[in-house]
Parts: sequence; C-alpha cells; structure tokens
Amino acid sequence: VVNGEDAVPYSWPWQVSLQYESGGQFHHTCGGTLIDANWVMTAGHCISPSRKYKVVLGEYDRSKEEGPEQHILVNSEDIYVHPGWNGNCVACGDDIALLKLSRSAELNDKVQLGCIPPPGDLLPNGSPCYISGWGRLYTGGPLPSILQQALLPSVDYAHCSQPDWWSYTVKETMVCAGGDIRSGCNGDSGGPLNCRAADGRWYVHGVTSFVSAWGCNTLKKPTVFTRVSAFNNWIEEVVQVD
Ligand SMILES: CC(C)C[C@H](NC(=O)[C@H](CCCC[NH3+])NC(=O)C(F)(F)F)C(=O)Nc1ccc(C(C)C)cc1
Repeated sequence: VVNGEDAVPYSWPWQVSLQYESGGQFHHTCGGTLIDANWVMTAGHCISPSRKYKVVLGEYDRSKEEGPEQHILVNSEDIYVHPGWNGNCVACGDDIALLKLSRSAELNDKVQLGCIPPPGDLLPNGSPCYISGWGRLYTGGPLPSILQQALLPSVDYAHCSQPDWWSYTVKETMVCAGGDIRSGCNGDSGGPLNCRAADGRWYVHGVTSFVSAWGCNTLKKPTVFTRVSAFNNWIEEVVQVD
C-alpha cells in the first residue's frame, strides 16, 4: 500500500496473508479474505500451480509471532481458480480464486469473516473504501511488517473507463478505487477492498487485482479490483453453502 498508514491491530480481522513455501521457508505473496471458516478468497493471479501455500490468519506484524496467528495449510487440490482467469490477460478479469483451508479457522475477536456484498451491488462513485495489505510501500519498495491501510474512494465504471484513465482495460466486473497518490502495490494482490455500508458493516467489495505497470500510484490509474458482487453465484457454487 502506497502512502497508507499502519492499520489498528486486528481491525481488518478477515485479512489474511497468503504465503508460499520456497527453500524451506514461507514467503508472503498476496493478501486474501476469510469469507467462511473453511474458505479464503484471493486473486487468481496469486496462484501458481506447483506451489505449496498456507494462509496466516490473525496476522499483524509479519516479523514476529504475537500470539493470535493461525497458520493453516492449503492442499493444492482444494484451490479453485475461476475458470475464466487467464494469466496472460489480467485485463480480461475473473482474477479471483477460492482456497479451502485444511482445517477450520477458529473465529474470535482477531479472526472474523468478511461480508460479501449482494449480487450486482455497485458502489456509488466516491464511496469511502479502505485497501489493506502487506504490499510494497512504493513501486519497487520494501514489504512492510505491519499491516497497512489507505482510504481509497471508489471510482465508478463511467469514470474509470475514461480514455485517460483505464479506458478499455477496465471491465464492468471490476471495481476501481483511488487514482491519486494512494494505491495498492505488489503484495496487496488478492486482499480486500473494505467498504462500509449504511448498516455499519464492512463489506469486501473488491479483490485487489492490478495497478499500472508504470508504477503503483500512477495518477488517473486507480487500483483495480475484481468486483466481488459479480461473482456471488460462482462463490456459492464452490463453497457449496447449504
Ligand atoms: C510492478 C507492478 C506495479 C506491475 C503491475 N503489477 C500488478 O498490477 C500486479 C499483478 C498484475 C497481474 C499480471 N500478471 N498487481 C498488483 O501489484 C496489485 F495491485 F494487485 F497488488 C502490472 O503488471 N500491471 C499491469 C500489467 C498489465 C496491464 C495491462 C492490462 C495493460 C495492466 C497493469
């Protein structure tokens, strides 16, 4: 997150760190959202077929074990990348995946479920949303230890698809937010765009997908998220909610 701030500890209790094993150690690669005690939602582009993954729930400072962390392995056969995702075409959308945890998360005040918006729900332009994650602090910069957040006002499709904004790159199955000096950056991928509803609850409207190749916080190139409210049916089909 570029030009953000340290989040209040455990204030985004559905935020997870998705980590893959390399050289006998696990490395943070993406964010994710706990949407069910057994399921994490992340981005399709975060998944590489050959890798071994774990999610860390109740994470805050990645540099130390503080106590509330829950480290849960994900079996490769329990990873469901959206069938429409094409790794060579991030602009085509469908950048969403679901991971079934090898054991249920233990829910508490530091580990909670994020709410999925109703199908088709669209944010009015300028809605106050927060991006959260452990992504780079600036283009090419370091990954922070402490969870970061930034207020990113949503940008509706009409504004985001303007020629000097994202033009045809953005699709209606995406949500834009930001576009000034604050943005997501590598490592925030897969994490939540948290937006507050009238009922006072926070809903996860986006899965962090991409920023400009010219640099994370490029003016008029807001951070682009997979629009969760375009995927309710697929999510329910995979999670087999009864
Ligand atoms: C150094 C970083 C900032 C480069 C930038 N990376 C990204 O946007 C990566 C993942 C992109 C998936 C493609 N494999 N996502 C992120 O950094 C995220 F913002 F989500 F955290 C990028 O490639 N952006 C990009 C690439 C291609 C396009 C075409 C659709 C024009 C648009 C954006």
